[in-house]
Amino acid sequence: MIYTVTVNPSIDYIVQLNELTLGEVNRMDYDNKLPGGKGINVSRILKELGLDNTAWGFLGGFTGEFVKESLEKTGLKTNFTPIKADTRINVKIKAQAETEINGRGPELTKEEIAAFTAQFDKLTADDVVIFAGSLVPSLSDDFYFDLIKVIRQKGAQFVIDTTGESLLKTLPENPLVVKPNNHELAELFGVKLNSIDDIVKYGKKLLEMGAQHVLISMAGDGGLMITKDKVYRSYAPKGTVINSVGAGDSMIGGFTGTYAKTKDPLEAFRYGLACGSATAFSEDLADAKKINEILPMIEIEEYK
Ligand SMILES: Nc1ncnc2c1ncn2[C@@H]1O[C@H](COP(=O)(O)OP(=O)(O)OP(=O)(O)O)[C@@H](O)[C@H]1O
Ligand SMILES: O=P(O)(O)OC[C@@]1(O)O[C@H](CO)[C@@H](O)[C@@H]1O
Repeated sequence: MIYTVTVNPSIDYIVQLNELTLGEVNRMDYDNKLPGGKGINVSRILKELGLDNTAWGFLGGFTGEFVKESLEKTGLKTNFTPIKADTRINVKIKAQAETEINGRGPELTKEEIAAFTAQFDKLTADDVVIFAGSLVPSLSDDFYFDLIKVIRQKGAQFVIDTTGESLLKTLPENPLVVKPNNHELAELFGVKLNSIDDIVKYGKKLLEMGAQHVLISMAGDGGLMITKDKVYRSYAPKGTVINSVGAGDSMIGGFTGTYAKTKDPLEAFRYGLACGSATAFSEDLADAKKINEILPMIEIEEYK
């Protein structure tokens, strides 16, 4: 079974207006509320691909109720730990530019945290756990890392979509895949990356440090995959970008779900790319129809 972990889910409140003027009253042309959070997005993409998975995390209050109901309506399996405090609301403003205002997240009690972590005891070697998204203030920086140790003791696999020191620390535990974007990769090593050669050079370091597969996403410029034997490059298909929020999560979902099913990294990369672009070309996350429409447009070449 694949489990996704979203410790800090959200309602994504999407607001569209022609132009945002700071310091004035702005009127929306359109708004929408969607269940959000990176792990939840991964779960929704896995579901679109017909892959069985369960979403874990913390949900509370009227906002948490909205997220739970919206997900359950789609038939997604969930097992969220209930909390007293309200799940956050993240504001996504689509005006002359895309601006995001993400909440810090609710306080968790010791009992709530203990109830959540107890679930990891039942994992087996057949499971994959995908951690994605920010921590809430009441969780220590080592929260993911401590759970990853439990996962590895059980012989299960894990994927982690995070940045900085929290990512570097997990590499010796051999994540199935890591996917920084090109800017996050530069920040990780405190360098400027001026060419694809530079990106590949630093991407390879993540592999040497323990990652089983490395994806580097580059938004409208496509993506790279670095494996032990080869480096692959794909240019993104052209299309009208409607909402790129969640493109990275979609790529993780497409890659991990397909890899878990086929053990074929190239096929997994193909699905990861298709899911990422399909989301960028959709209002909400991509659905199965959009993903299947984009798949034949994905071209991957070996990068030498
Ligand atoms: N404008 C775009 N056009 C086509 N494909 C895109 C576009 N933006 C993203 N994609 C696809 O989705 C993949 C992931 O996108 P991106 O690099 O923006 O991830 P990210 O930075 O993690 O995104 P986010 O944090 O917004 O989810 C890209 O590698 C690419 O394949
Ligand atoms: O604040 P975090 O946890 O880093 O990111 C949360 C978030 O921006 O990520 C998703 C898109 O990737 C959204 O659904 C959600 O609002």
